[in-house]
Amino acid sequence: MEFVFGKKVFQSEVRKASDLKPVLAFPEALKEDFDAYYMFRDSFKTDEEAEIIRNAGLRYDYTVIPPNNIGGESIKTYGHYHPEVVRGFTYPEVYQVLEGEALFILQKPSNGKIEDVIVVEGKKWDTVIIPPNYGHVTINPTESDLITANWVCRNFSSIYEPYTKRRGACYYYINGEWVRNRNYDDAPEIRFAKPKNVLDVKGDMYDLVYTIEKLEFLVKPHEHQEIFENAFEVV
Ligand SMILES: O=P(O)(O)OC[C@H]1O[C@](O)(CO)[C@@H](O)[C@@H]1O
Repeated sequence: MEFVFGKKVFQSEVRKASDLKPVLAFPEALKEDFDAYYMFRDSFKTDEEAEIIRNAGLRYDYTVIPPNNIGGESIKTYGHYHPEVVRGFTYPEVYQVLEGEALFILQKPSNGKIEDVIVVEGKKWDTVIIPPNYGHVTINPTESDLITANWVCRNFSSIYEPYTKRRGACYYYINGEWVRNRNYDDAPEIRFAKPKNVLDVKGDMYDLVYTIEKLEFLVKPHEHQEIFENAFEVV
């Protein structure tokens, strides 16, 4: 898939449905492979903007998740954690829904258990913060394309192994219902939340490229804790 962004054209990385097998509720239900989602990592509209983004230590990604399901489980991203920036703080991230609707399931591990699970519903233009110490999965629960963008620090690699080990997040979204993943010994009840526009974004958050200091919390989360405290409204 191709993505024309400003003056630039980007080619996608593709995650196939078969790549998701280790984290699916019903891997045996996958009979014929298909493209699960398309990722355009490190996108920019002009070379000047690319330099601003790189100098800030950031990356802007664009992701397209067409509607689908595998055995009734809505199509989703693989799921990953981020490494620590400083002791006690992993790198955060900020998403924006550009088209469609998303469910973001965030989970916070502690001493081998999951201490907190938050499901955030994102609609067009909503910005959703993934706070430090949470892993995340994006789900497309609809019959339409889901397109998201995200800003994230460019200097780390995602950690997939805990999601692989437990076959996904601690809940699956199957036929419109949340179903506990029994590969976790126990998981807390889901806290459902709405995102708050804590960054005061108007329209497309790519435009933050011109006030990129507002994104410093992505590389120094320990200096911006107020952002994470105000990220959601639990409903
Ligand atoms: O790496 P995963 O779990 O397949 O998820 C992909 C998503 O994560 C990102 O890497 C950002 O965390 C995006 O490029 C994409 O939306």
